[in-house]
Amino acid sequence: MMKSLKIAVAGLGTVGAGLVKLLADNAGIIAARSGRAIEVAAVSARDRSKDRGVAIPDSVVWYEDAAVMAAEADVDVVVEVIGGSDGIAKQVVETALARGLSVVTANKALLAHHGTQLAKLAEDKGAALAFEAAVAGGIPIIKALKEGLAGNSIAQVTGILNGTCNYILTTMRETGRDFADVLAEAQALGYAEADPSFDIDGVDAAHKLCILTSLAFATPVDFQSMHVEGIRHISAVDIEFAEKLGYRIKLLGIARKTELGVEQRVHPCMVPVRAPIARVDGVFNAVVAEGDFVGRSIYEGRGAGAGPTASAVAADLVDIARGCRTPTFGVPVAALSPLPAAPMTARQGAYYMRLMVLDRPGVLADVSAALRDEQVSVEQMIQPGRAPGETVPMVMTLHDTTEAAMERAVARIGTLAAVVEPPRIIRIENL
Ligand SMILES: NC(=O)c1ccc[n+]([C@@H]2O[C@H](COP(=O)([O-])OP(=O)(O)OC[C@H]3O[C@@H](n4cnc5c(N)ncnc54)[C@H](O)[C@@H]3O)[C@@H](O)[C@H]2O)c1
Ligand SMILES: N[C@@H](CCO)C(=O)O
Ligand code: NA
Repeated sequence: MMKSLKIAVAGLGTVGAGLVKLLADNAGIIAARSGRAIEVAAVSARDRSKDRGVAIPDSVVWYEDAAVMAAEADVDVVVEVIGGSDGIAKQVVETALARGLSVVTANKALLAHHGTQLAKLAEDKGAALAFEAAVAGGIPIIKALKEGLAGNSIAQVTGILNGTCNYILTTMRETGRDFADVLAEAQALGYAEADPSFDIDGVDAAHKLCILTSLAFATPVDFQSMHVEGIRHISAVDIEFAEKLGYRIKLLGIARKTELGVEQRVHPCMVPVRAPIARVDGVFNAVVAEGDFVGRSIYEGRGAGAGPTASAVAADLVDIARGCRTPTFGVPVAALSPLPAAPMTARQGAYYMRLMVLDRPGVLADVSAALRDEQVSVEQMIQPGRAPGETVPMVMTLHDTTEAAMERAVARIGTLAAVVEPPRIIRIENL
């Protein structure tokens, strides 16, 4: 057998400790598949005495400073599982690549912000930069886009890319519990990011979508152009109406090529209950990719947690151990070509709108007039109950229109005296 592949692990949190456990538990099969053993030779974490539930052999060299480890450790690969788009994580990755060491990272924030520049550095140094764990955790979606679908022109990639949000939305629907209560539970289960606003405000999903866009369309990562909304405003009332109308609410990331350029958007969506993605529940992630020859293909699995993430990191390590190399974003960096960002106002599709209105004559007529003036056509309307003079919900679904027309109509509706809360809009995606 060839000499072992020596790795240094920067960060021993959920992912790092999970990786150390996986490499120990599955050492035999991994060595057989790689043609060589994968050996943890160095680690760096902040607290050496902490019990992480995994044994670190005495032969492993400990570094107080992960950057020093990246600069000095006698290894072939540095695994960066600290996190953060800048600071120490970036320093570790740059230092390792500059030495010509390959890097495996789970860090989507780093890649969304600096992916192209890091890919260039890796390419110049002949090193691999691999990140299967960074997008949809254990689902091998990076490999699917780079290798399995390599013969296709990709038209669209859509995904449930944040397990925390999917868990929250699923649990809210199943139990009727509050958003905050369910979020606390997701954090306790280890799904949430260190900063939970990254999960619930859609930023984590956007980081992941940005990477998928680059792979799907051979463009440089472009995080700044993304439209990003989270799930803070989704209420139990909307979840209930969605059910009544035959939809489920999901936080989706959508990357699509249009005549105007590339759409990259993350926001809550209503998807028909019969769509496969509507039934991906709890902490599970899913990605739907549409290629011109393959058609639609769907990938589902666990997007977070120690086991699934370690599984993805290990797959990248096996590739490196085997000597398999693919360009970081599917094509050499020089072949990544920017495409214009399609403006969000050009989005075409159907909409759900919930208003809280005073129950009095003429309100529906005023709302309808605002929609009519923007050529927005009503598909369904629900106004449950009757409470003269009191506040009641008025819910509509609207036929395909543009985001721009919808924005204008909603702005006018929001100014009506009988509309007592800002209108709530959820885009309907017919997947
Ligand atoms: N947890 C998941 O399910 C999951 C899934 C996919 C991707 N990721 C990504 O993986 C990365 C790690 O996530 P995690 O959940 O394991 O985080 P974590 O907070 O559990 O672990 C991070 C580790 O890095 C260590 N660390 C921080 N600063 C350090 C420094 N200066 N030097 C050395 N170590 C340092 C911390 O002590 C901790 O052990 C992040 O980029 C995250 O986005 C996590
Ligand atoms: N916080 C992320 C972890 C995986 O990247 C999630 O909930 O999906
Ligand atoms: Na993955």
